[in-house]
Amino acid sequence: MKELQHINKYFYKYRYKLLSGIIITIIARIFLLFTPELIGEIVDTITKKINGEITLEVYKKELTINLLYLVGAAIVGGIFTFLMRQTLINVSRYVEYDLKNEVYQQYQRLSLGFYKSNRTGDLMSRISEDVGKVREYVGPALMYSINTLTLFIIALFLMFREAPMLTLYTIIPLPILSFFIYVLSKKIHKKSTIVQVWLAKLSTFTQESFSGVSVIKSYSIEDQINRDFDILSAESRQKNIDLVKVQALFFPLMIFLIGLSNVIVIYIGGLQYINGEIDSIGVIAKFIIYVNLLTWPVATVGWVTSVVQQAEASQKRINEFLKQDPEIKNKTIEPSKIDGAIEFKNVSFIYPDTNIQALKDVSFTIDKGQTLAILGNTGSGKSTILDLIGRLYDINSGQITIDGIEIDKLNLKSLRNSIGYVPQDAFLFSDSIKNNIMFGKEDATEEEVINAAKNADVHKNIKGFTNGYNTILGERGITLSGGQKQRVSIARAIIKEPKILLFDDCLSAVDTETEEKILKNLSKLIVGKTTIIVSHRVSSAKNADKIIVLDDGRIIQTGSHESLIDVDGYYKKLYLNQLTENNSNNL
Ligand SMILES: Nc1ncnc2c1ncn2[C@@H]1O[C@H](COP(=O)(O)OP(=O)(O)OP(=O)(O)O)[C@@H](O)[C@H]1O
Repeated sequence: MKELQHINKYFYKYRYKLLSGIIITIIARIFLLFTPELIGEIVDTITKKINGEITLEVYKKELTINLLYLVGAAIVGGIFTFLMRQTLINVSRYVEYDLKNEVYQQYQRLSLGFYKSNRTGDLMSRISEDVGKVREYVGPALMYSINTLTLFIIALFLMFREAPMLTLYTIIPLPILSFFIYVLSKKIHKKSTIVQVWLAKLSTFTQESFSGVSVIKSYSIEDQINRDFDILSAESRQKNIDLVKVQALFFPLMIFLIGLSNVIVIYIGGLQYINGEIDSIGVIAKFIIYVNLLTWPVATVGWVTSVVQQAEASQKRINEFLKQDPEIKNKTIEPSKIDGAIEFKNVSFIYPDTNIQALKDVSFTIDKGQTLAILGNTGSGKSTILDLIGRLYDINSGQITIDGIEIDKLNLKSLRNSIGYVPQDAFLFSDSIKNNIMFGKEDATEEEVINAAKNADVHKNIKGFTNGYNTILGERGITLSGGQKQRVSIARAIIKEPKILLFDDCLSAVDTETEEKILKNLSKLIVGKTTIIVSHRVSSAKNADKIIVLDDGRIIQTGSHESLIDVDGYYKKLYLNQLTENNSNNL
């Protein structure tokens, strides 16, 4: 229960709702317990009539009154049972909502490294299945526990008052039932976890085959995929059958033990009646109802124990994430003013998850408002430089400063707010194009959105869609071409009017003509803004104030376009290659 203590704050938050739920549950159970008493009375009335102890008149009157009481108690009990679920189960839904929000907010707080070291499926299951298991502890388990406790205390009191020995015999099978249900519930839980795992495998496989449908079709491997699916789904079916086998034992076991208790009541009760130890047959009728009323709550003791154990395990998994501190810490609450002069001093960086050294002793400066272009082979560390400026990771050695202040001393939010970042793989949300652009500036006007799109040279494309800027992107919407996506992503960054603009190879999917146009538009927009352009093309870099060339994490060349084409090296070679390529394309 140590891990579940985390939930206590929610119990406190909803204490009034919980308290009323508990009171309502107790009332509901009290009314339920009128039933055996009234049935006992009815049986006794019938016996008296058979024995000729009462007149027909009295018989009818007593029977009618008791039957009316029975209906009345059932109605009131029913209403309170409804209210019981409405309060306690509602509280569990509120707690589930709060806990989901807590976990989600924590996910948002955690750094990129956390996402690299945990699989998406795991993140999803902690926020859905694990939180769901904890909800069962808060709602149904609590409800059934109060239920059982109330029923047990009152019923046992009434039963002992009536016939103590018979009560003892009657309740003998109940702990056995509870124990078996506990063992069974644990087995069911184990098997359903396996079923869940296979279900997850099946859905991941299906999802991937839908996303990669074009690859599957173009390689014509539908049959192979069908076979793989068949194997997975057969295995999943088997796990389900294993589960059903165990589940199928649940009710027979309960029915057997209820039957056993009933036999004991009738046999021992009958003997006691013959011996005159109990006064009436009505007592036996009462006890049969009591046994039936008590069986389900007793069975739930086993079930509740297993639910609490599962909830404890789930909360442990949730707490593991909740206790994690973001690796990237904000060290100042005070907002920082950022102008955009950037300096790298002997920066080295090793990715913590792969131990790959992406940067080795990198030093450069960019003055406020200047443009820097970074070129280099693939994997040479270009994107890493941009990630470090956005403090997605902290460096291992050296120093990165912005406006002369070490980057980790700046307010993290101010730093990131002052950056407009266009990543290599433009990610767009399943939302309208307009909202995707406005993501960079929530309160942007329509005019600002259009201007940003015009500057990213994507306005004409958007206008060409039937729903224009309201066109929905993503799975159920239209699919943009690689170049269009890149340009919407550029519009999203420039609408923010940030002090620092980071373009990570974001013109790779557009033709050189469009590249030219966008660069021309950008040259006006980036005045006064510090800009870094990562590229494989000289055409994107040539107008930059400074160019650096990276190779295997080290800077191998620095200079302007003019100075670099004068010296033999990577840049000149790339320039000449691309010049020849362009000339041959123009032929
Ligand atoms: N998130 C990451 N976790 C671990 N290693 C990484 C990560 N990102 C990049 N790397 C590694 O760091 C090195 C530098 O990668 P980086 O993405 O900075 O190169 P790049 O020059 O931008 O390459 P490209 O031109 O292909 O985009 C590579 O060896 C890469 O495998």
